[in-house]
Amino acid sequence: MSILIVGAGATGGYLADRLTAGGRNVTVLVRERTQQRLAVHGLQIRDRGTTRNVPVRSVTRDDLRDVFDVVIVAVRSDTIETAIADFTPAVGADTMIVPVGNGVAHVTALRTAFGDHRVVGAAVEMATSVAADGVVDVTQPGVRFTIGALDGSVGIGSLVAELDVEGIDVTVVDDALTAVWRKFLFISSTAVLTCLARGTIADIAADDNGAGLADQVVDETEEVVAATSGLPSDATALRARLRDRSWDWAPSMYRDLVAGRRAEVEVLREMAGYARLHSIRTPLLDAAVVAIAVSNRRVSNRRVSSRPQR
Ligand SMILES: NC(=O)C1=CN([C@@H]2O[C@H](COP(=O)(O)OP(=O)(O)OC[C@H]3O[C@@H](n4cnc5c(N)ncnc54)[C@H](OP(=O)(O)O)[C@@H]3O)[C@@H](O)[C@H]2O)C=CC1
Ligand SMILES: CC(C)(CO)C(=O)C(=O)O
Repeated sequence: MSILIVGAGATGGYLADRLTAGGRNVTVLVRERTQQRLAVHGLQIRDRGTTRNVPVRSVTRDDLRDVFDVVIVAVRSDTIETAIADFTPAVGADTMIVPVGNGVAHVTALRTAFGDHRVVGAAVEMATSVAADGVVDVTQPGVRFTIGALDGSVGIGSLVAELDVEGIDVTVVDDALTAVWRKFLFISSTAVLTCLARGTIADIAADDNGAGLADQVVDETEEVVAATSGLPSDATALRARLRDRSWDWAPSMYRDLVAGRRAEVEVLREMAGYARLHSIRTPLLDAAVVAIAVSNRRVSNRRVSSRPQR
């Protein structure tokens, strides 16, 4: 099967690495600047202290002609519409589209553009970031896909076989949208908590007020998710995990924030938008959105001021 990965950043780059290592037929859709970097270095993956350079086939939107069997969409939510326009030529009658992103809005955008028979519901877990030197840093090796057809006509079996390589674990579920909402609850709660308190789950759990803060954050996100998705509340396991003093972990938004990179605040803005829709008060979520947006503006201003003057 032919696989197109849209975006070769933290998630797309690592997935391309794992699938290429597993002998799959992988192409990445990238912009020109990234294509030039890939031509010189290949994908650069730093994993457990060593960096590997992985040659990978790449295309830009201008030379995308072929239809692919699988399209994995690995872009941030604020770029989903441009990405859809760019990869549309790669989508044929039987193409399976697999979204990697966080939130639910991007899944809706893909379903609207391509139909439920082409889009696979997917909750994807991994821990990778793009460092300042452009290398994909693997914080924790391995990828976990929880996938399911949104419409019975998608042939999930062949996709599962294709994703079955070392380092990728796949679970098929009947109701993939539930998994997507559960992951949205998880990422929102952990991002709000770690970005506000500026520490990992272990750091926060070790503080006398940490568990109380974690509970308040989960109260907010759980209420919004229940009101928006219609799913029953189910955050008991999450509350327990957020009390784990040995879990020295934080989500990608926190890793980006503390490293001075742009963090994907749009995922939290999406959650805050649902809160407003249902008139739910979410002071902690709102505070995290402001804190991350302020940091993002600093990152953009720094970029502008470091550009050479004409
Ligand atoms: N990082 C992680 O550990 C995890 C992240 N996620 C989610 O996955 C999604 C992607 O995140 P992540 O990979 O970290 O983000 P990154 O910013 O690291 O990577 C996104 C990449 O997409 C590229 N891109 C965007 N639009 C296009 C386009 N039209 N054509 C080609 N390339 C494009 C960007 O290229 P350019 O630089 O040229 O703009 C960038 O390299 C997010 O929603 C995130 O929340 C999910 C699980 C774990
Ligand atoms: C769900 C989680 C936390 C890990 O895959 C994630 O998506 C992220 O860190 O962005």
